[in-house]
Amino acid sequence: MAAGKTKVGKRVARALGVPFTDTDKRVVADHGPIADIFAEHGAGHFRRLERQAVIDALADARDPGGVVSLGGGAVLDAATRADLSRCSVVYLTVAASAVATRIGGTKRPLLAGGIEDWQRIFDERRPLYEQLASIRFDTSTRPLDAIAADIATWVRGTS
Ligand SMILES: Nc1ncnc2c1ncn2[C@@H]1O[C@H](COP(=O)(O)OP(=O)(O)O)[C@@H](O)[C@H]1O
Ligand SMILES: O=C(O)C1=C[C@@H](OP(=O)(O)O)[C@@H](O)[C@H](O)C1
Ligand SMILES: [Mg+2]
Repeated sequence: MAAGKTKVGKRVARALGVPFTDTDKRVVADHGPIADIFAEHGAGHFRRLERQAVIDALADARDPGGVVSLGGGAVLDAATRADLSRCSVVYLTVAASAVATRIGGTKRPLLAGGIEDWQRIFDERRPLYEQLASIRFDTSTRPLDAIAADIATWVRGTS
């Protein structure tokens, strides 16, 4: 959460001239605000909706190619991890010191406790992120456009 997946992903897609999908935005478009889904139906229900959004987004992006930004917890789903093992996965990292300003006023239901929640959740998931990453870029200090340009250069080099 707050690593820049949504913002950077959109810019990478623009740089590459390919479609962009954010799985959270798909869930919201179909089912309403994420905070409401968590509050009314629970985390498990959100994860099921998120899984379907991932399936749809990856199918759309398969041919002729596209950029998909996932929610930070999408990797908790084993089937999603299996899907991602067949994709080019860019892992965006961010230092805790940079996160604090990014999550002020956040609507993310899992960050109600602020940076301490962020750190705990990141520590729990970190092995999954590292296992799935094809490459990693840090977003802590550089502008969004510069990070996106570096990722687009990497993508071009892989195809
Ligand atoms: N490299 C960056 N520099 C400054 N602010 C950033 C950077 N990357 C992300 N942000 C800010 O952090 C917040 C979270 O970004 P977002 O793309 O929603 O992250 P994610 O999708 O990983 O949760 C946004 O307000 C965004 O503008
Ligand atoms: O890490 C998580 O469990 C979540 C991350 C959020 O997406 P971002 O990582 O894009 O903030 C969003 O899917 C939801 O609030 C849950
Ligand atoms: Mg996002």
